[in-house]
Amino acid sequence: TNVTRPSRYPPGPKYWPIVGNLISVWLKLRTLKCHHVVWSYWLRQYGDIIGLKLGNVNVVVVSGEKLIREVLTRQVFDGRPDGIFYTARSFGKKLGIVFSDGRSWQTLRRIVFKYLKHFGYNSQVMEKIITKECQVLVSQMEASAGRPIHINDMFNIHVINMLWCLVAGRRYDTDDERLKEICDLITRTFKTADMSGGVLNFMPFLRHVIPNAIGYTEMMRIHKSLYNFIGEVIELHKMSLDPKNPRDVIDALLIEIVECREEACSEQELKVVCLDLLEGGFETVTNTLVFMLLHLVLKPEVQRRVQEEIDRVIGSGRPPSLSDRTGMAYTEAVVLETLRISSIAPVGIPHMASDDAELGNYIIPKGTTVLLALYDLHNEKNWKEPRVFKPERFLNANGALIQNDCFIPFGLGRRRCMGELLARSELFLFLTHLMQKFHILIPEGEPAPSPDPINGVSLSAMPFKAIFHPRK
Ligand code: HEM
Repeated sequence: TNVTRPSRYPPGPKYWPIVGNLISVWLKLRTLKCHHVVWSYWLRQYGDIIGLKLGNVNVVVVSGEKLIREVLTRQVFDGRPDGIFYTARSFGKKLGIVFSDGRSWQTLRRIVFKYLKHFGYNSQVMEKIITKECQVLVSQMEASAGRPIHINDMFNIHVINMLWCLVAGRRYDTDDERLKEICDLITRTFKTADMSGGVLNFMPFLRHVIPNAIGYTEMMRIHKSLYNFIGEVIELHKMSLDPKNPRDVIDALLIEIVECREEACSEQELKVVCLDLLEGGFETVTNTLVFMLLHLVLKPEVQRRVQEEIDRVIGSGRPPSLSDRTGMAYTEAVVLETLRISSIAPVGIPHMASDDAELGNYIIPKGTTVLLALYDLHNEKNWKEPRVFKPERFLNANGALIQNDCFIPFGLGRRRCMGELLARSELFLFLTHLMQKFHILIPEGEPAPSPDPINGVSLSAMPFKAIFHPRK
């Protein structure tokens, strides 16, 4: 006997006591591979909002531009879910920025953003930091020119460095073993579940019964290592802290804590903020960069057009800079098209209804997890040939960039991504630095890489290799 759906809860597949829809999700995943594809399948079947029960948690998936914008702009949906998948990484509590909510989230988000800006976020300091990493990467690629390179981890340390310079005031060498391990650990946590949190989240008692099988043991072990690393960095900061001269975001937050503003930030909270920024700023950007290279090797004519623009606007005598963006609409369009077609945050980050709320014709009960079908929005009928990589779709007849209302890769509203400007600057500068110097090719005898994603908290590309061939 399945459980009756309360009236006005959004429609969806029928659910069973205790497990809810978990078994149907699992069965569908066997053929559809990724959670966002399962949600899209049911959205086609049941309408623009689907209502699920995963374990005993209400989860709704919202699709379409209008409803997604509505969720992102109404305060009642600003919450984050309470599930153990989200709190296990932050000492069992709602701490930090990404998975916390309410007043403490608001205050902390404001403070952290203030200090990120103070230490260079979205300024020339940030541009210098990114440019340095691009140049190091280009010389590495020059050294291994002509040989096949594993693309999937080639950006790792550079991307961490760009963030860590602002947060912790330092960069690491590209062969730093400790940092390589940190990158691998973050990549692994992102593959242990999807954004809805998986079985651990919906049947939390299982962590006492089969902790290995549901990934709980691995997740806790990885977070312990990540917190060891972050803890060491914070200790080093404490030892050399000068309260009058903070050097970076960690220094500034340490001073904030000492100045008895305990309610705004505790040391545990500082650790979670560091983890939020590391995880949020690393996996998203590297996955997008890898997908960007994948589409470039599949489409040599796109490389040629980016190179033409570089030769015209920048030439070969100086490194690209962010101010070149105004004259390089096609190159910008390549970045946007990558964010669209690969949508590495396929359902955004889950929101939660902090009260009963009406949405469309339905009631979303208090405590419901709300997922946004962003991948679907970026790849459905509003786009012509959505599965074809076509940067021109972001350009008008005069070759200028155009806005598309169905394109929200960083979210919007009070929860919008805090790293959008950093991410977009990184994507533009890596693309232009690489295309200024190289043609990127599929190695002879290797198959063309598949653009199909690997499932996870954020989507990633399957492993592939490419050759960097210096331009004459
Ligand atoms: C291609 C790169 C990126 C993409 C596609 C992306 C996308 C997103 C999305 C969709 C959200 C959720 C918005 C919502 O809850 O509705 C988000 C939140 C967030 N992002 Fe990003 N992001 C990227 C890079 C970054 C970077 C580089 C940072 C580093 C500073 C960052 C930090 C954050 C934080 C802290 C939040 C949580 C904000 C909050 O909950 O208040 N992201 N991002």
